[in-house]
Amino acid sequence: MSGSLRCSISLSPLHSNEFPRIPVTKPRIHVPVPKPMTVALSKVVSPLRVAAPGVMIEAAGLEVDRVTEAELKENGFRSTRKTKIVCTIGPRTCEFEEIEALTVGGMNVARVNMCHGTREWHRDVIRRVRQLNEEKGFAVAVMMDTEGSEIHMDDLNDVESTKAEDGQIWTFTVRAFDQPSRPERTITVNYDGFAEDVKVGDELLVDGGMVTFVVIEKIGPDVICRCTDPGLLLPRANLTFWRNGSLVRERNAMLPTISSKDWLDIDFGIEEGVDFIAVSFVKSAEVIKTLKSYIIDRSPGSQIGIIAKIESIDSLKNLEEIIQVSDGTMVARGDLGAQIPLEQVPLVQHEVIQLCRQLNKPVIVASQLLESMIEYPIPTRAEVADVSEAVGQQADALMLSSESAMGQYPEKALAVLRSVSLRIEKCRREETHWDVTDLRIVSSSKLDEISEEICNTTSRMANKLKADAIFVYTKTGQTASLLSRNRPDCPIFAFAPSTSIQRCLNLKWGLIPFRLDFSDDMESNLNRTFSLLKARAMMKSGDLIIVVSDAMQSIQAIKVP
Ligand SMILES: Nc1ncnc2c1ncn2[C@@H]1O[C@H](COP(=O)(O)OP(=O)(O)OP(=O)(O)O)[C@@H](O)[C@H]1O
Ligand SMILES: CC(=O)C(=O)O
Ligand SMILES: [K+]
Ligand SMILES: [Mg+2]
Repeated sequence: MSGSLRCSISLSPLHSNEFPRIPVTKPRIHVPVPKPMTVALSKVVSPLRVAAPGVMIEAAGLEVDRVTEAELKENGFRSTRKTKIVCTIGPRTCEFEEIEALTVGGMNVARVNMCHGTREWHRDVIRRVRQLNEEKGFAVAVMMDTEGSEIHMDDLNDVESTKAEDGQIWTFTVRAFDQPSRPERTITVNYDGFAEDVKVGDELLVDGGMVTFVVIEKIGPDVICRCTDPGLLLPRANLTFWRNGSLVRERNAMLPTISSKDWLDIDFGIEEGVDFIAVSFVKSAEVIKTLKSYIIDRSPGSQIGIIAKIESIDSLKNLEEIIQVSDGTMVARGDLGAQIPLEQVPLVQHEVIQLCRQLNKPVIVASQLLESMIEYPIPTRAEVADVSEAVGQQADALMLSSESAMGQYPEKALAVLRSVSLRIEKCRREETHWDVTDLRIVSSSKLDEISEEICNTTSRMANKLKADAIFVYTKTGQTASLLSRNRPDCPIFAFAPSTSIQRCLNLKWGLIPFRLDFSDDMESNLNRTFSLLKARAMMKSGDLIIVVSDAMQSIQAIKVP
């Protein structure tokens, strides 16, 4: 699907400010507008400007993310950004103003990683995101990422890092030490069975090969190793063992995907009302099913979406089944690259993206997209090429990890994702090679199959007629998702009755989610929507809209009166 990208090259800015920024009439709450950020690739894309202090026109019953609204007006309908952005929140970005700056910069989903920090820290972050949403009219979704049961080093007693030199002898052990008594060159490992799993001669890779050791002796719980590739050992670095070129899967293969600590974190996530739970090191579909029924049990009617992280070698055997039962997938290239040969990672990425599209599930491409921007204000050319590839493959979302969690340039990294997305999406629109006949049918009933066909036809029509937008009135989000799956040229305005569905739709390609109470009377829904959007300068007379809904098996093409 990625194909080759042929497009006309223009050296002028991608979008101009031809769309007027109309100030909102009566602000409900007055809040200071953050300064527009400076953008790393400023030669290519101008910074996003949020027009006015945040107001959701909630009184009129229509809410849209203020930043998305600004992007729509600035980029113009057809060329508004389709690829969504997930940012990991860490020490560098956890304050209110920092989260706000990321939101204004285009963050659609905020991710908290339960591997790091305390629950209190995460609670504060989640509540800040929620507060910003409420006070400033954003609709940022929250994703909680579980720790999972991987084998990793301890936290080095708060030392930032420690250097392993070539030829040095280090001991990896499950013994616990108090800081003063910890012997030199000794690392504690979190998994009790690891000494039994390894054999003399095995290679021990830290963080997928940032540092490498070879096992030279085993003495009780201590595994004695010689460093063969020197480097920095970082706190909680992940450990994998290799024998004859393959990952060692002994007892550690039986480690539970969801540990006891993860279950408590999940309870915490449910309590805090997160929108997504991303499950680390998923191996099979079973664990996703178990988690789903656990959530339904604890929180009936919950809308929490379960994202399966593809980062374990075991998940690859069960890919289709896992994707089928999940609400979305993440290609977690960091750990994946420590479990399979690196040259296979791009192939897995491609396969997962294709499968997700076929099965109508959103997919996030994660890790090391702009790794050099942890330290530098501009990315490498290779990183820009990697991001372009993911956008060209039409992944639903891109994710920043360390770049936003602890890097020096989180907002610039975000701006790069935005500008590259816009540029590559423009290329794809110019390609006009679109064909839905490749999509397999995902519906299980005849009625759903009709909806699916309607969505395919709607997208084809919208492209042929060069429509300005597709409107979808959806109670569950399903019809909106089926439209997004077609990756049409114009944006899809998805009107949903609840803010939780609105936030969940934020992860899907090309969807502009609105919260709107609507009735079964389509004519009155449309008239109301048109006048609300026109009042908001988001639409003008003569715009061509293609309309569908969950409830009606029909398609309407309408010129806005
Ligand atoms: N809440 C946090 N507190 C402290 N540091 C954090 C936090 N979240 C992220 N970080 C830092 O940012 C880095 C990158 O974050 P990221 O979420 O990618 O973690 P990771 O350790 O690579 O694990 P994962 O495989 O789950 O992504 C982490 O290694 C950590 O140093
Ligand atoms: C995101 C993540 O968990 C990884 O890349 O390993
Ligand atoms: K994690
Ligand atoms: Mg991982």
